Amino acid sequence: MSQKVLLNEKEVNIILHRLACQLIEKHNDFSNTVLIGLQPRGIFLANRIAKILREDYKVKNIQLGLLDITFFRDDFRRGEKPLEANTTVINFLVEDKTVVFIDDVLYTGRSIRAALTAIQSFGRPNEIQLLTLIDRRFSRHLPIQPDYRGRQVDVINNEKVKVNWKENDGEDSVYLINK
Ligand SMILES: O=P(O)(O)OC[C@H]1O[C@H](OP(=O)(O)OP(=O)(O)O)[C@H](O)[C@@H]1O
Ligand SMILES: O=c1cc[nH]c(=O)[nH]1
Repeated sequence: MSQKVLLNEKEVNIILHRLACQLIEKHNDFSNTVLIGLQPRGIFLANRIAKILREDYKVKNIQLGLLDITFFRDDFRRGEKPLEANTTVINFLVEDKTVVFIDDVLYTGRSIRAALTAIQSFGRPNEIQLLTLIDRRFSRHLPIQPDYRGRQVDVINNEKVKVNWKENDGEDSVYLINK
């Protein structure tokens, strides 16, 4: 196995601030917008973006939820092991709101497709947008694209992008792993 650094801590930090600023440009004071981090790994990115918005840009109305998509995936019956769901926490209404899904990597688009189904149980948003740190180019199985992207990368099929977060993995970084 070999691995190559795609983004280091400083680069991740710059991108997170840019993404936060792009959100502010589009969503003003966030009175009509909610953020939803996708379980399991999108929640680290979602927490970071929310923290930057609150602490660095003094946005007061940030509503952040966590959405589990385990049983909404199109492959959920195909695994050999019993599935373990993660927590969903959405303590606000999504009805008529602009929902911004946040995930670390966009690859085939199947996780986002599952999230689009899962969120329906909570109401009917006015609009749903997608923010992703890494957009794997040319690898979509579904017509799903990000509205906000940190970095677009070309990755061949036997390679994987791994996003690390200080609070979970010991460092902020993005690696390209060749298995
Ligand atoms: O666009 P997709 O093809 O759905 O891939 C993107 C998803 O993959 C990763 O999750 P995870 O590692 O749980 O999924 P994986 O096992 O499919 O890599 C990542 O956190 C995204 O949620
Ligand atoms: O490269 C990839 C593809 C899907 N999910 C990841 O986390 N990385």
